[in-house]
Amino acid sequence: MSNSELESLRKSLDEINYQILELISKRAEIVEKIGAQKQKHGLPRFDPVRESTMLENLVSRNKGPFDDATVRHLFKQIFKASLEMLEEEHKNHLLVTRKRKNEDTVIEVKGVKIGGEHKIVMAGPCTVESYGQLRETAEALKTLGVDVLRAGAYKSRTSPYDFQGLGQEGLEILKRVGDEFGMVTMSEIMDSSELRAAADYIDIVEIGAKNMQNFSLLKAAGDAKLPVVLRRGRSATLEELLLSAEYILDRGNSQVMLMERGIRTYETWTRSTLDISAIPILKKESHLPVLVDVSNSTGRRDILLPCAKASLAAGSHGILVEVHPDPALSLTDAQQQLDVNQFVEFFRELKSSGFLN
Ligand SMILES: O=C(O)C(=O)C[C@]1(C(=O)O)C=C[C@@H](O)C=C1
Repeated sequence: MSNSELESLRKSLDEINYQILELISKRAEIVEKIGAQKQKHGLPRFDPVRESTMLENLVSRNKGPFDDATVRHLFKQIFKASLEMLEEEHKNHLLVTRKRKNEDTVIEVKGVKIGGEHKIVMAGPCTVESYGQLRETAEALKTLGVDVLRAGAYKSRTSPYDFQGLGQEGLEILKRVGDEFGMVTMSEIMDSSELRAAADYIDIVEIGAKNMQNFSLLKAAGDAKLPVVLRRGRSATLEELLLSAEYILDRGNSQVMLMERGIRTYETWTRSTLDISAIPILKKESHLPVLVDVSNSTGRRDILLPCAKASLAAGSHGILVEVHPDPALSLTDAQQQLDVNQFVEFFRELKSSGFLN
């Protein structure tokens, strides 16, 4: 074949390539319109029956030289790319995403700012045990400049025979102590029916890891319009965490903070595995503040400091640390809580080494 013949055949191929490109782009535009209709009517984006019908119709018209399997494969790739385009477009429309809102969400609670350039420390005993216990802890925290007092009233314990928390009485103690020291209060609520009442006692509602996909609770948190800390489930992917947050935003409550609290792996020397990579990924994908519970993820007080430093260095907007006046006497999670002196040292080290502003 002469050079000019080859050139001319290639020219024809180029022309056909451009036509194919134009056609698949036109096709993609129609797929986008179908996607919008599906979204409007709540239909699934993936439709295997429709795909299979199209493939059968195509094969029945196939005159070669490609065999049927190849025709199927080529068109399946087009369907796959179309579906991926629809999924990507859907993701970009989620309220939690940076694509939807580029600037960091900063949540202000009683003058305390969380998110953006601010670095927050949330601290307190794992569980409210008594007024005296909480007051003693809060006084030490406030003296250091910690603004958020966090303590559990309703405890989501794995065993029904473990201490379940003081419930309503615990919330009342938390409010009393919070008011006394002018601190922002935070506690976990497990039941959607308790959410509204909780607003009278706490400033920030925590939704626990075990409840991350309790969709009625998420919807109630959206309706309650209170600031929410949503903890990542122990076996939840980051996408699942963001979709759970979307439930709250979708109900008109954009005051949502995401909390990494460790994930379940094969490791036994820590309580959970602190997923440091979650921090930059969540910050990249979402505008919501990202916090890290260093106590519950590690379950060990001896490694809290390096884990807190790593979390803040990775871009976390803050950390949650458990502090108890006498951890050995604590009714829950004794091995991970710091005593007050240990916390003072921990906090000062984070400040002096520039991890906190
Ligand atoms: O026809 C549809 O329902 C579409 O969404 C379009 C389309 C396609 O590319 O043809 C895309 C994804 C579905 O799995 C099936 C088909």
